[in-house]
Amino acid sequence: MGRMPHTPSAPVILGNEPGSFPHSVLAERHPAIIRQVREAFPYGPAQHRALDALLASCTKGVVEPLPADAHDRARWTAWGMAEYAGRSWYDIPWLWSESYFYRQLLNAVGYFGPGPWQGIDPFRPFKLAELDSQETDEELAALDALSAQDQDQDRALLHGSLWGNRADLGFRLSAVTADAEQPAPGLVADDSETLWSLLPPAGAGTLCLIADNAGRELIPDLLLIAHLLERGRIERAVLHIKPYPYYVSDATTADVLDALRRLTGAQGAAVEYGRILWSAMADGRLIVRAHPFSAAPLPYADMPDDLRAELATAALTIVKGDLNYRRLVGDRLWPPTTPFGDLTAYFPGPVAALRTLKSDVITGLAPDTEAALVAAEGQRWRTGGTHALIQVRP
Ligand SMILES: O=P(O)(O)OC[C@@]1(O)O[C@H](CO)[C@@H](O)[C@@H]1O
Repeated sequence: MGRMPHTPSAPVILGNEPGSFPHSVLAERHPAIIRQVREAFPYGPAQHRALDALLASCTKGVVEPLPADAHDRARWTAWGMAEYAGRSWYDIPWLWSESYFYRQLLNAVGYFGPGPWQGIDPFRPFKLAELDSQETDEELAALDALSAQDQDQDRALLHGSLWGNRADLGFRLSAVTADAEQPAPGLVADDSETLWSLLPPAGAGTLCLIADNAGRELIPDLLLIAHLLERGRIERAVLHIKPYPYYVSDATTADVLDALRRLTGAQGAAVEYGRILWSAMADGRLIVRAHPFSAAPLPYADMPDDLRAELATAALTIVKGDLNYRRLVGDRLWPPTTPFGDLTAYFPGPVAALRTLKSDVITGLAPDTEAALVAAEGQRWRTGGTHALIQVRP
């Protein structure tokens, strides 16, 4: 499926190896997510039955095609549904199974309607709890103590956005991984100098930020955007969010609005950042985009022409998070030293990945970095969420 003609290839990750991380996501995380969503709302009997059916299907059954009248049937057909329908969730690309699971979960709770549950985000209670948490208060209060030096602020806000990816709600809901609050070790790759060179002072370019999670990740993403606009390193930002709830905590337009209200309703410096963002949305310097491909079960190498053309105009595209990283380099078991630049050569413009490591995919490591990680942790560093990277292809 991946179209990377001039790059080396590696096995696509499937979910069918018992004991592997992808297998545990399908066998344990998805049932746990169904349970939590079921408990979070007073759903009616039809929704409970649909959730039961999804649980049976995703644990023991096969991928069922979307109903003939589903609004997005043609889109999913183009994305591979005919190829995977009738097959076990475990034997097809893991990226595809996971994405389709979320599509089917939304279906089960009536998200796509018609009906009174249309548009009700089944993950919203978890997202709001995170946004309202004391940790968020503390992070916003920390803005008041930021050094006035531009360089210090650049670094603090870039690292805030990076480490905001550390604990996504999928981790918390299923608790299959290490404690996300452990102290943070260093970065396994750090191309931040190249990143800043692409966002020069008095820059007139556009930053595209392909967002990941709502709540405690989206807030620092927005702060970074506000900072770059305010310092004149970019003229305009385009924030790509998901058109519908996805991977538990991925940001939608509603989550952007909740985050903005959280900022403008806070105290101290946070309010000023909120105002910058609010006015940037009003005058078109900050645009929110919900492209259907943002929730596609495919690598970015397969992006459609309109998205390719849009990203081609950006001075830099920042790709946030673990899932987006898997889609950026291809969800494959690359040798960890495979150059990041080779695997992202297809991307239409300069691209940066800001990601904490939460799945097996990894590229662009120096040989001694990989050796040190393996010596210290075996392969746990790949999925534990305690390491991070900043990788850039200019
Ligand atoms: O993209 P994010 O929020 O950083 O992480 C998403 C994630 O939790 O979901 C997948 C497993 O379901 C993994 O790729 C990763 O661990």
